[in-house]
Amino acid sequence: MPSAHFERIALIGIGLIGSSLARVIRDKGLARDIVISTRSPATLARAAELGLGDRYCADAGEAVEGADLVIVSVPVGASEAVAQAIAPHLKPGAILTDVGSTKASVVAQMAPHVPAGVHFIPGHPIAGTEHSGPDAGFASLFQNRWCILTPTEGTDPEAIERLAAFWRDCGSNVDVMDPQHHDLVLAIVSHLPHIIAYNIVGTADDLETVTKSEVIKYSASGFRDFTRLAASDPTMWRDVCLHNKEAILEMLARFSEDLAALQRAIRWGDGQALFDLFTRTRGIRRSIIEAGQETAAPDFGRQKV
Ligand SMILES: NC(=O)C1=CN([C@@H]2O[C@H](COP(=O)(O)OP(=O)(O)OC[C@H]3O[C@@H](n4cnc5c(N)ncnc54)[C@H](O)[C@@H]3O)[C@@H](O)[C@H]2O)C=CC1
Ligand SMILES: O=C(O)C(=O)Cc1ccc(O)cc1
Repeated sequence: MPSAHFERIALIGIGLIGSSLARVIRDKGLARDIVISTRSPATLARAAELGLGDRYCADAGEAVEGADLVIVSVPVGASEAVAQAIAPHLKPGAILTDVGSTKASVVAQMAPHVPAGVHFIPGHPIAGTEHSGPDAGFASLFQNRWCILTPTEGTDPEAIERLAAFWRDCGSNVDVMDPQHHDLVLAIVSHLPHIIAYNIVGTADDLETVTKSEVIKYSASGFRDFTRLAASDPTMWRDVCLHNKEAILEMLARFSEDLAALQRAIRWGDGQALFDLFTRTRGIRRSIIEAGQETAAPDFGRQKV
């Protein structure tokens, strides 16, 4: 018996993350009843075809009625619209959470709509792939990954523990931190890498002297890793950039300064500076592997295709 069993879980949004949740909830018996709602009728129909839930509702308000746990898995820019739609229908005592990649903005968008008596505990599983949609999900996505919860002050500790137990049942380790700190940390470890990837692939695509077919033909594995990240969902990443603006700009400013120093070392032939930096960064990679956060290939839970 899992430690966190819910009578009814409502999933709002059934893309990569929502459908991975549906699969792991079913596999591990974390709920008696899974109710699914999403904005697009075609996606809802596909979720039904895949048999991801027990009930499917076009109306998000109807979907959350009677649910003990509601998990919102939509692009972060849609958080307020979803909160508005579901708020009047939430059951007193229910836990409301989300999986968005940014947290301060989600709190600002959703918290004002949450009725008293509902436990609002924002969350973020640090697990994903470049794929999206209900077909992309898989039950082991959250296995051995971290999930960060960012409850606001005064949240019932029992509700936090119940949600933490749910994520542990999904295979994750759980950390708790405040939303602002989450946004700063994720800006450097997740948001910047994606922005850099979008940028380098865009730069390669714009070159006049190197043809597109040469970029494809001769792409080394480093460039290929960037193209994987740069293939991530445009709506999701547009929203991340717009909703973690300050932290991303802060990290981009630091990144640009360090890039200028690197450029200078190359221009002036400062081999020692280059060697020292490359030695230091190799150590980071080794620490990640030692901490068991990475397998031999940099696949970040990549879906087997
Ligand atoms: N893709 C990834 O690797 C990860 C994504 N996240 C976060 O999870 C959330 C969901 O991302 P994915 O599942 O990857 O996206 P996805 O694009 O695969 O799925 C998004 C779902 O939200 C639905 N949706 C969009 N707008 C909506 C609205 N206004 N009302 C109701 N449903 C709406 C779509 O129909 C779709 O079912 C995002 O906030 C993202 O930042 C978190 C961790 C990893
Ligand atoms: O696919 C990858 O490499 C990722 O980095 C997945 C990812 C994307 C967004 C998140 O908020 C968390 C994880």
